[in-house]
Amino acid sequence: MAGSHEVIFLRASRYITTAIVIMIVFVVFNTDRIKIDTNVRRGHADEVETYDDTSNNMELDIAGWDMNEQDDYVTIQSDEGKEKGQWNYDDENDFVTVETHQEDRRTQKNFGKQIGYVTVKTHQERVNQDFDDRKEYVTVLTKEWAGKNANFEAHDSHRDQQSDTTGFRQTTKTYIKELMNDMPDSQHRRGIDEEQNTTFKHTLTKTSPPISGQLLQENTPTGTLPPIHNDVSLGEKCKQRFPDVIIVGIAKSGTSALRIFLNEHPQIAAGTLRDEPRFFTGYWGKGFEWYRSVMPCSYSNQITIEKSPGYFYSEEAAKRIRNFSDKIKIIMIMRDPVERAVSAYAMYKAQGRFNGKSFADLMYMSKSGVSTEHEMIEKSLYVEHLSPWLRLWNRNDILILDGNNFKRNPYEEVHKVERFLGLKPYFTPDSFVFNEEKNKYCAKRVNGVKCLAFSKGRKHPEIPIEDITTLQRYFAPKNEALFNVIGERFNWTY
Ligand SMILES: Nc1ncnc2c1ncn2[C@@H]1O[C@H](COP(=O)(O)OS(=O)(=O)O)[C@@H](OP(=O)(O)O)[C@H]1O
Repeated sequence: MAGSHEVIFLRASRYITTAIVIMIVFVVFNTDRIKIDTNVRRGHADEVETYDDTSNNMELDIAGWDMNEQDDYVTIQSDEGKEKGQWNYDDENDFVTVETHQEDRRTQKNFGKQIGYVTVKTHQERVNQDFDDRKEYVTVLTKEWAGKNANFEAHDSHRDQQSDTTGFRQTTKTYIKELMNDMPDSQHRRGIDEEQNTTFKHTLTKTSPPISGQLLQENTPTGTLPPIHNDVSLGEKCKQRFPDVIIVGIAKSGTSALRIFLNEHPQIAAGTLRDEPRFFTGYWGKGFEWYRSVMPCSYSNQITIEKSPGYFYSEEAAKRIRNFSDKIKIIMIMRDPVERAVSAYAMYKAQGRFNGKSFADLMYMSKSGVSTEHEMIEKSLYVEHLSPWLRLWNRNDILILDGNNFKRNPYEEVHKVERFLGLKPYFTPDSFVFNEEKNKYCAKRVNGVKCLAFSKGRKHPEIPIEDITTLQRYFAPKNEALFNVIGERFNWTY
């Protein structure tokens, strides 16, 4: 009897072991997991990062999202409002993984259709996503989508109104543009603009915009301010207002970080609905009310700031701004022109532009000497582009910041802005913390830090030293001319 029990036991344990192995194999190989490779991109529409669509397991790079809490997660919802999956934050690797069920996956396929959209919700204590750019993308590439490159275009609906809140949830509508790269840009933008307004209005009635640095309770009455230290605007409803200050450039010099950092100041509303409204250049035809509609909701004790680095290069934009209001103050941030050129080159490379052309190819173009034919060099000609601004503005109404110093010591430069605008000093050296991993300064907040996304501060490619030296020689007299004109010197060394 004992023997037959043993046989039964052995057989049973063999079956159980086999079953366990099969289950493990099933779970490992059939995990119903879609990892979504996303890039929440900042900056220009054509700033394309590389995507990996070779794997069924893709990852969401949330660099810049600052989802610091273990229990942070993002859900994806379909347009019917059904939850499609949960993006669990993996603190270790700065990745979120999207896991969904088979059924959801099928539904997600429909997201690739023009009509679809998803809503990305964060459920963080401190909402702090970087959906604040004019154009940011979440690109989803999965095997199931059979090579389709569906780009989710996200825009900030109200991140800045909700930052630093406790208990708030952020909803950012995310549009999906199938094969968006092939889509004409104008078409692409039209859809977004319409929705953007809708979302914003919705947001204003549904949520209670806080003042930076304030902690709000979830039951704060709609549209009114909670009791705050700065009681000038107590009880006031926020409004979208035209800007008082414009950061007009210089591209690749730290304009995004400057805007994001300044937005931390309680007296500043810089959380524009587009990272770069570009109204006085590309969107002039949209009219002033459009311009106002992309401005942040602000209170009467706040200064509204927008940044559009393309303005710097446009004399027409300078004139339009001047005619629009002679009260607008101008901020420029300038980086060593050689470093700016390398930064632009690094961006082009990341975008896959210029078919692998080298830095020297763009620097010399068809000439033997340095050529300004390519914008990589041309956009570093500060003193030339500065003239219309100095002609149209009183020098005292233009603040020129040192982009190199801003990178090393953001406090010093933002403090200059506080002085320039006559604001109460809010920033201290401790307002910024250097993030070794991201290799850049981030703004400290009540509950964590605010860093820019990975496309800012990307690793620069190695440029042959002789090209750098040639460019430095080329720009040296131009820098001198610039310093003479602006009446201050910057210690620019590459
Ligand atoms: N704190 C902090 N965080 C992130 N980025 C910072 C910061 N300080 C300076 N910078 C530098 O800003 C550079 C990008 O400049 P812009 O934002 O003006 O670029 S853009 O014109 O809007 O594309 C970007 O240039 P690259 O390093 O060449 O990518 C950054 O170095």
